[in-house]
Amino acid sequence: MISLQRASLRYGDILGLSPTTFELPSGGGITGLLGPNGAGKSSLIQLISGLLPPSGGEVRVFGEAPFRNPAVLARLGLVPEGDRFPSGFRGDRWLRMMGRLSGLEGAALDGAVARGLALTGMAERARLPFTAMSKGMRQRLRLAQALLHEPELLILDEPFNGLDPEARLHLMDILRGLAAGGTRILVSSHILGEVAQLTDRILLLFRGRLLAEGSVPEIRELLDRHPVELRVSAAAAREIARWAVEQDELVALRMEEGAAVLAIRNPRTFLPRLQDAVADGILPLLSLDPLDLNLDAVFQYLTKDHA
Ligand SMILES: Nc1ncnc2c1ncn2[C@@H]1O[C@H](COP(=O)(O)OP(=O)(O)OP(=O)(O)O)[C@@H](O)[C@H]1O
Repeated sequence: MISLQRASLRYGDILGLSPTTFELPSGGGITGLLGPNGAGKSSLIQLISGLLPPSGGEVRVFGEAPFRNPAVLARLGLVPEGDRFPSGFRGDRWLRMMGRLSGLEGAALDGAVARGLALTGMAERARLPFTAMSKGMRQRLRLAQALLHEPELLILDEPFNGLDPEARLHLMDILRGLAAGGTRILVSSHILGEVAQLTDRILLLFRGRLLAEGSVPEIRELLDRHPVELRVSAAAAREIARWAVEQDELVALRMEEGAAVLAIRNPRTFLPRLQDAVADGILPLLSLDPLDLNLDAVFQYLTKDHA
């Protein structure tokens, strides 16, 4: 369905995406595009959704070059990054206007708007003006708009940014439903946990390069090799240190005022054991703060690995 052959994107002197090659098959399913800020996710999305032509190489969507290609764009829905709406509009009227702009009218427009609102759970609330909607509701309305022409491929750029947990879960449910119904979905995020809840496949981008492509467990394994720092504060920090040095995952340890800072690998095996030790009263834990669970640090590590 999507095929890139050494496709790259430049903004003048700035390289948004280095030559990148991958294929995404047809049929329903969700693929996550994971990477920190500036990794090239939006650049890749702009190439696939035909907003920009590649600076080099080739992009094919449904077998054709997507840039300004109505035949491709008619089969593709895009929810771009951001939360911008024309002020003063009611949700349903905006949706109808967008439908008209994409060539729908009459009964086809009515049907498409009703279907889009039903799929996104917005039928009851679409009459509200944007200013009276929560961010999650606005995001679902943007999704309803992208679904008006029943696209086979749906692309969402950082759709969960700024959503509260409930709105995020709701949006995830909608996307899962669409994928199960046969839509191919490409969704970008800078948060691994978010992508992992949603997708079967991940494309990992960093600094404009496709670093890895794999299943969620494969990508997790890559990320697990990166040591994560935790600051553990306790009534008696020395007890934490004494316990920590016996754990296989410990890579480094330093003491701070009232706290031990542990660098550990494989947090998914380490953290449950730490939790048990606290629950059993072995460790007098006061707080636990991840210091560098942000993807940036992990990606720095991965790039070193791949250099
Ligand atoms: N219009 C533009 N003009 C110049 N440079 C750009 C432009 N858009 C993106 N870039 C640069 O291209 C690189 C990739 O950016 P891109 O927006 O694709 O990344 P991203 O992973 O989507 O990050 P973010 O989530 O921050 O948007 C970055 O170095 C960015 O500064």
